[in-house]
Amino acid sequence: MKTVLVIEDDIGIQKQLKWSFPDYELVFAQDRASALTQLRRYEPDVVTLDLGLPPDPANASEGLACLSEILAIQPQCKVIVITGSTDNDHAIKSVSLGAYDYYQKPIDVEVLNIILARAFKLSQLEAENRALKASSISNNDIIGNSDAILRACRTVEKIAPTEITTLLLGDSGTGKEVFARSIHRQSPRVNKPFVAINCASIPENLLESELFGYEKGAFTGANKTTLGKIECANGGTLLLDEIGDMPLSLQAKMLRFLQERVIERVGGRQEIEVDVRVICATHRNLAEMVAAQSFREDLYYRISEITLAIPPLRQRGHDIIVIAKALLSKFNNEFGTQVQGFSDCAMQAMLQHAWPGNIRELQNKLKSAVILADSKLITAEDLGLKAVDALKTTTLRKVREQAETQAIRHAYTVANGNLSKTSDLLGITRPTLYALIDKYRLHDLRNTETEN
Ligand SMILES: Nc1ncnc2c1ncn2[C@@H]1O[C@H](COP(=O)(O)OP(=O)(O)OP(=O)(O)O)[C@@H](O)[C@H]1O
Repeated sequence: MKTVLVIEDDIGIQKQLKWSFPDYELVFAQDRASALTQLRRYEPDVVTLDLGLPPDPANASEGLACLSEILAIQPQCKVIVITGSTDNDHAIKSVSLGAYDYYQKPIDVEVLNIILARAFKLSQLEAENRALKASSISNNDIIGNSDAILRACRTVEKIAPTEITTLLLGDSGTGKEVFARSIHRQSPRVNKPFVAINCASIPENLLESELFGYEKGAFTGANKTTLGKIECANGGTLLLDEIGDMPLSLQAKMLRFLQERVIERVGGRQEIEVDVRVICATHRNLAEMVAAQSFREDLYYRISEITLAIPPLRQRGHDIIVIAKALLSKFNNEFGTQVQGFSDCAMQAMLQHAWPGNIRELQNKLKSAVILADSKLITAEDLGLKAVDALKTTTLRKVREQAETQAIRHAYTVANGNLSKTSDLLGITRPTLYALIDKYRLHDLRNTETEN
């Protein structure tokens, strides 16, 4: 049954509503403090809020403050404001603060029923939309659902439509190029070229002509005018991978290109305008390099208008398994093998390995494991990893115990040692809190309880 939190200090109206809406579970609160407690406890999608709450029932100040706090705790909540006054100002103020709708007393059950149904419908649509968005994020080639990756994907969504120069930071093999492609694919430049150049893999004396191109006769062997990577990316996106390895001698020329969007080919005298979005990536600590004067400070600030840190694989939790499964099916296709999955032991070993080489290391280990596997399931040995005793894994009960203990201690600190407030913050009753304190032997909380 759908829950509606009714914040109303008039017991008569509370009763009227209780009998009028048998299809909903109604929970009540009569002032701001109890409203917030009920909100935490029931997490309702829809709330009705009488603006005239004690201690200031004749005005809307308490109701409006309550509205702001509700939306701060649960921003997606649909709050229907109920006002006693015929003055529209309060209603307008409420909507501008984020209320979903407003309604003037006296209460007409039929009308309020329609408003409630609409609020639930919208809330449901928004929830579906959020779920869809989350799945479309994991639909691209950045595989993974961990918080760290979803956060990074959301940043990509925001920066992709802009022209901002982005610096991708992350250890080797974390997927910096994959992220750069994702920015390009979600940008208006999607139908134009994406060109990547690895500044570390090209000898210093060739890098300039690779990037800027050269005119015929510019040097021995320059038999024809050749476009550089920057010009090839015209209209699209250029990834300067391992920018930290760009020689100092070339950094000044690069800075000029980034500032003025013009280039000169090697051996040429003509300025050529280019329209290129630039993304840079490195595993190096550029700030330290700036301090050591091995990277130009002005270039550093020019390329890092926004910085996106790609988390290492070991910080992506269960994504390791998700990516491993996706890669397994890819390699099965590639090698015509029919390996079905991983033994429990292999999964434990993968979760516990530190993956210094990140996804590239995972790819390499899997590739050889798919080829070497003797059975339908890949073992830890096939992956070249140390077998871990599957029984030593943390049980769900232990995880829950740790999480609950941590949440209780946190709330207790925020509540200044007051157990009533602690239970309110946690959205549980005081007896439930006492039971948890006993269960997890947190007796120090009871011994140091404060009164206020
Ligand atoms: N989230 C992901 N899911 C699946 N495969 C991925 C993911 N991220 C990266 N990869 C794969 O991992 C490999 C390494 O990724 P990528 O080359 O983008 O890393 P990188 O950080 O640019 O590495 P380097 O710093 O060494 O250039 C690529 O083959 C890429 O396809």
